[in-house]
Amino acid sequence: MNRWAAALYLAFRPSVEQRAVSEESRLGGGESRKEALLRPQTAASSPSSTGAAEETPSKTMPVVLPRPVTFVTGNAKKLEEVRAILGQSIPFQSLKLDLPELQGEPEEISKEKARLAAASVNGPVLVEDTCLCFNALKGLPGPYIKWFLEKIGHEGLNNILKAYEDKSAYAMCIFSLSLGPNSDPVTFIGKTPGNIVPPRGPTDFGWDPIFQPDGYEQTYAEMPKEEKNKISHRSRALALVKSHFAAAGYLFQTDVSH
Ligand SMILES: O=P(O)(O)OP(=O)(O)OP(=O)(O)OC[C@H]1O[C@@H](n2cnc3c(O)ncnc32)[C@H](O)[C@@H]1O
Ligand SMILES: [Mg+2]
Repeated sequence: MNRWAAALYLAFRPSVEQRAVSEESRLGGGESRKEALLRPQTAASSPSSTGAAEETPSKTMPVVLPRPVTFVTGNAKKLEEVRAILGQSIPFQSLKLDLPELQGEPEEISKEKARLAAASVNGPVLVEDTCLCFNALKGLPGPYIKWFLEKIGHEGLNNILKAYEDKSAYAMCIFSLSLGPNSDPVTFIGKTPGNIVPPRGPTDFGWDPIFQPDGYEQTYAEMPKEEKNKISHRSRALALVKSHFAAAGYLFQTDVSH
């Protein structure tokens, strides 16, 4: 007996062939059936450190997800930017949750966040971890920027670099997508190079006032939001996320039995 009604919708780009939903692609009601459907397809699932932009659309049965992806973050400003950048391109819901973060390499931190989020949500999730990397410090503070910012602020971050001539840095965003609790996360990395400068502009979002992207006279904070969102580390990573979704052609199933 089907618990789920056949309220499937194809959410993504028109170039992914819209297929009628066959009996096999419907959730059968049992947990094992559900898990089988959450298994990623070959084309959509090969974990990648640089995103999945080059993946070809799958020719096999699309992966059916039980509901739209949940973007999990404790940071309202991140959510605001993700909303502005994604628009209607990927249907997602959000959940405010400050996940514990592993120590280690940025990609592993992001993947582990996705594993924790998927277990907590019990469904498909998207998370991201943001780093600010000083080249003179071989990439530090990197994923630990949040704590550096909290403790020593914009001035302290500038002071660290007084010891070095090289003020260059890059902002990096690593999104991780997990299709469910038993699915290995796939990562998508976006970077924007720039320099660390004395703070200029509004102070409503993190280290924006001290990061001046290459080729610009303004800091991230001084730029109009739309301008930042065109060139930011976040928008570059999300471009890869969008390509991945377009290539994978995920189907979402909504439960209308409640
Ligand atoms: O719940 P999550 O998504 O982890 O949100 P968070 O605020 O803890 O974020 P991170 O762990 O990724 O830590 C990154 C730090 O960099 C800040 N940050 C993230 N993106 C930024 C951006 O685009 N511009 C300026 N600061 C940013 C953010 O406020 C944090 O202090
Ligand atoms: Mg965090």
